[in-house]
Amino acid sequence: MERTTSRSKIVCCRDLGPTAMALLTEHGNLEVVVWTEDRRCDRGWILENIPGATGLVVSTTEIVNRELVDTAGPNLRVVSTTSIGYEHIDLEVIAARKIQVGYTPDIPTEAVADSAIMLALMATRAAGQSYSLVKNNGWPTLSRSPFALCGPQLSTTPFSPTRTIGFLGFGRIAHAVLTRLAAFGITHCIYTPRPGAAVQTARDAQLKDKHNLQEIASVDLSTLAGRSDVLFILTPGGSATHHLVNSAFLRQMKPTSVLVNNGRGSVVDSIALAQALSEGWIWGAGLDVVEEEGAPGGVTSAHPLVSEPRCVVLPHLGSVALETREEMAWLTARNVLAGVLGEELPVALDYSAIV
Ligand SMILES: O=CC(=O)O
Repeated sequence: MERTTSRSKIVCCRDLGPTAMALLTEHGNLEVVVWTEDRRCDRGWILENIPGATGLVVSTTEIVNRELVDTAGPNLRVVSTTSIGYEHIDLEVIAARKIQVGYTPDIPTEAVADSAIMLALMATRAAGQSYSLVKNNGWPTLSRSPFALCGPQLSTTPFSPTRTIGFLGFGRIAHAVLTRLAAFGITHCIYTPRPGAAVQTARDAQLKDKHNLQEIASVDLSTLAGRSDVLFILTPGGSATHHLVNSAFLRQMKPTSVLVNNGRGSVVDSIALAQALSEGWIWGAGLDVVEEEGAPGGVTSAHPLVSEPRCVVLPHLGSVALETREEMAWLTARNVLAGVLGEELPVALDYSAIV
């Protein structure tokens, strides 16, 4: 039977939770179709439900490309992603159809910064190895050597009074990480800016003052690799950053250094990092993202980084904190609703500057 309803349809590839979903379901004049299973949304399900939709809610695991937009048809006005990143959306296709994109760029800042500090501490202090040891009844067998399970210390000490922190990507989240690191007595901050970004002398002078740093400097990639005690990767993915951290980069790092990736997995060559860890080019790594995470089958215990004792791998949980996720869900719902109603989105991606 043909559909006779004139209600706009919103397809949600994520259940945004009771509060945010109520904004859509209680509107009264919308058909809301939701993927309710607690696993990644099935591509076949999206393609089956998207025809005729006006709004689409996705997260970073749903690829929004020509196939999907064409299958949706001419009604599609807005894609609302519950994420900071938008690499999963083909912006050229979206721009050609004048579809609006809503996203949640600012909300996860603090949660991701918390997670970066957690990973830095876990990786420096061998938390992954120690936790496995206890879980596997190894505590009684632990050597009481003063150096058993010892790792480099994040905070400065009177005998080791300097620490250099590197940032690959120096945006909002990096600044929030730096704020937290001030409490560890960090003394030097180096970073590589986005290609083409102007050096921000006044901002850097302010940060230096605020965090009591001896140095803050924009540097090239080799210097970043060679000087960082802890290197935080907080840059978007895509072709501009693909495998910036490769064998050549890792070989320049210090054997006591630690790498933390809360940006995108594609920035780091996994095979090169596994080799760097197993051969001791660097001390350890804390990863919230891995380049293979989107691959069929995902990342398993056989992955060379998961099996590396000095590597802590988490399944992309940077923004997974209750308060943050609720706020992201709320904004995602407001964005899709506004788009469907033909109103200005609360937080729209200005893709005119990108495509
Ligand atoms: O990676 C997470 C996001 O883009 O929000």
